[in-house]
Amino acid sequence: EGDKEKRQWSLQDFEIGKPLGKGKFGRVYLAREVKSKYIVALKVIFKEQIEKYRIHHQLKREMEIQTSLRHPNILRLYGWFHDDERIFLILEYAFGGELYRELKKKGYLSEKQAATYIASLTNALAYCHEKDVIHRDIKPENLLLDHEGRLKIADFGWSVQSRSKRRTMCGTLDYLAPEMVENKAHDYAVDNWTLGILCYEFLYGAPPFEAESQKDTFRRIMKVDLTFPSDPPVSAEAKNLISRLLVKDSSKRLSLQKIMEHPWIIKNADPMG
Ligand SMILES: COc1ccc(C(=O)Nc2ccccc2)cc1NC(=O)CCSc1ncnc(N)c1Br
Repeated sequence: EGDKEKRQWSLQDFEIGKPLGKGKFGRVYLAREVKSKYIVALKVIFKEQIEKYRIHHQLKREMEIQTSLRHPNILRLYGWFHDDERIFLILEYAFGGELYRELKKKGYLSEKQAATYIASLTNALAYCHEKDVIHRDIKPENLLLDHEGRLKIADFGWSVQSRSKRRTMCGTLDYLAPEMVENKAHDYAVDNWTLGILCYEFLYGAPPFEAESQKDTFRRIMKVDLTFPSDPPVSAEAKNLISRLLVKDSSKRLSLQKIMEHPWIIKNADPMG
């Protein structure tokens, strides 16, 4: 395992399999390292894309961050290599695929499953924050499952080292905290807000501030217009946790430590993640 990251890799070392999906800036393929028959996910990023968006330094920084992250709920980046026009990321392959599909298939998750995912995410985020990394893009499509159904945070397309003032508005607003929607300086507490969004979505099958238009979603986020449908029935403890994360004042959101000690998590989360 150790030497695996150090050696120089090239495309010849891999047999390329089926496409796994389109991530940011590139496609991802199932691949097998020829000698060891080790299965990985190979992400192909086109250099002209990196140059065009001038995020060469960001990708470099990102790769340094990534290779230093070691946590059971964070997808591994084993290494990378490049040829003239492409950069290849050698990623851990999550055999369970995207958590999003499981959520869509089931509609919504049991309180035990939801609490287990939230506990895994909280653990992974506490680890990232220790390393001064804010993920900032935790949404269901960036969450993968391993062969045992364990959660893996994947796409770190926009993780940054410590604070950052700017974020490019891409994709849905549903997961953005008020301070991000207002494009204010923000800090780690954005992840706590996102945990509240995800907990709600795991239990009800849709994010809490969903609306017809982005403008209405924006308004609902800024108002923290949080309502709990009567169906599916959800425990008072779960609603309590969500209500203590979806708080506009980021300094008043439940800390990661307090989430781990919350009665709903203690009662429902599977300690084996
Ligand atoms: C640690 O995982 C990453 C780390 C970094 C980046 C990345 O692109 N960074 C980046 C790209 C451009 C500019 C700046 C940053 C992306 C990922 N991960 C991914 O893209 C997930 C690929 S999908 C997949 N992966 C494994 N098993 C599956 N079953 C699937 Br489906």
